[in-house]
Amino acid sequence: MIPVLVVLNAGSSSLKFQLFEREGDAEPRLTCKGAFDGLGGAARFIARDAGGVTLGENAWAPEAGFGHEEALMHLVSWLREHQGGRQLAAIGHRVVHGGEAFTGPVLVDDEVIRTLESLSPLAPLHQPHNLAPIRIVRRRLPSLPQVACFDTAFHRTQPDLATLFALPREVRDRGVRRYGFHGLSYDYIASVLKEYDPRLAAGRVVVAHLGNGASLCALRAGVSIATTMGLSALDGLPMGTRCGAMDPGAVFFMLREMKLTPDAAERMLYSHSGLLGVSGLSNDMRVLREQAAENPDARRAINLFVYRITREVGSLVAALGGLDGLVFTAGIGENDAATRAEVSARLAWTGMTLDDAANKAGGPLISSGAGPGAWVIPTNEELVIARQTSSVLRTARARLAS
Ligand SMILES: Nc1ncnc2c1ncn2[C@@H]1O[C@H](COP(=O)(O)OP(=O)(O)O)[C@@H](O)[C@H]1O
Ligand SMILES: CC(=O)OP(=O)(O)O
Ligand SMILES: [Mg+2]
Repeated sequence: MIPVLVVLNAGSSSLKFQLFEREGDAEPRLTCKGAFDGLGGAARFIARDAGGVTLGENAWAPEAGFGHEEALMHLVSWLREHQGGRQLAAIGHRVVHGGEAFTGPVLVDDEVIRTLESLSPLAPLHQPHNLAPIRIVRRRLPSLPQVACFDTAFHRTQPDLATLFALPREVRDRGVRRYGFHGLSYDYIASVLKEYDPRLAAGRVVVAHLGNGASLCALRAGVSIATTMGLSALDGLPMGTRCGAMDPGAVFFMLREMKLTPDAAERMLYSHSGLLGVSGLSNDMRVLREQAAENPDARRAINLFVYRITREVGSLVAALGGLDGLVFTAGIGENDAATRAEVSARLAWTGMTLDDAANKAGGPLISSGAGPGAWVIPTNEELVIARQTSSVLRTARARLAS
């Protein structure tokens, strides 16, 4: 029987999955991907093979009460039915916050779950949803190995100064420091740089992960030395619905003068700010681009996004002591040529020259000339989770055998 790994990326109303075959030490091979969405309401399921051919589809009426637990059990029985000759070896999960306890992927047990639950307040948009399927599998299929793979872990290589807030020791001792996120994405990009240009793999690179969540990472020889997100996934760039870096004094103003409760202020900063908050229209860059010519608020939201990206790139270039390449990735970075062009124009001072035709065509190399290269590289967080899950299983098995 061929062992397969299931990779899960759980959101509030969706559960994305990918299946990888794993043979020995070889790179895990994608065989199937799909998603449940509308969980808790009008839920849908779709699974496709690696070539995009539909393998299965289902829909449930809202009255069916089809939620995360039903979705997971549906997936397991669907796998048993449709993936004959394969054996479910483990589930690898994306978990955004590993805190100080976890600097690499870990085999889940009850103690691990408890520690990860204690980090939920630091990533309220993500962590509770990431943990829900872990708990369900632990209860319903206790012998199935589960591996938690963290967004924070890739940034463990940051020097002490890059992680430090200028706060008194009693706060720092509670783990209040900069961690950084999107590490599964940066890990993937770092792992493929050499295939694009060996000088990038050895050099000073800023990676711009611009999705609904957005951050930048400074890579020196493929290792994270600084990043724009901090303790939580609110810091750094403005995002789809999150505010990004701002004066902490503004939070006190909202609490005292505007009489917002802490929960209401948190909701405002996580869910009603960023592109959505500034445009008053949408968190989706596609919608903003469509409206930008007529709607000055949509234009302003895009302008702020681009301006903040270029300011933060400048900060990371200072941390790196120079720039050899800039990589765009994730939903906006991979698909929005206009954002790439606007960011590159503001970075002309680095010597980077955009190649308009290559940019419109989607790259991978979108610059010309002798300055730093600009690149578009599609990310693959799921493959990194499959690699890490595979490696944790191998280590666990070797330990058992010795
Ligand atoms: N063709 C496109 N043009 C411009 N922006 C796009 C396009 N496709 C997706 N996006 C942007 O990418 C975002 C989703 O990015 P993604 O990396 O999938 O985010 P997440 O994983 O955080 O949900 C969308 O909200 C939208 O702003
Ligand atoms: C950590 C984070 O912001 O993740 P996402 O971009 O998936 O929201
Ligand atoms: Mg994402």
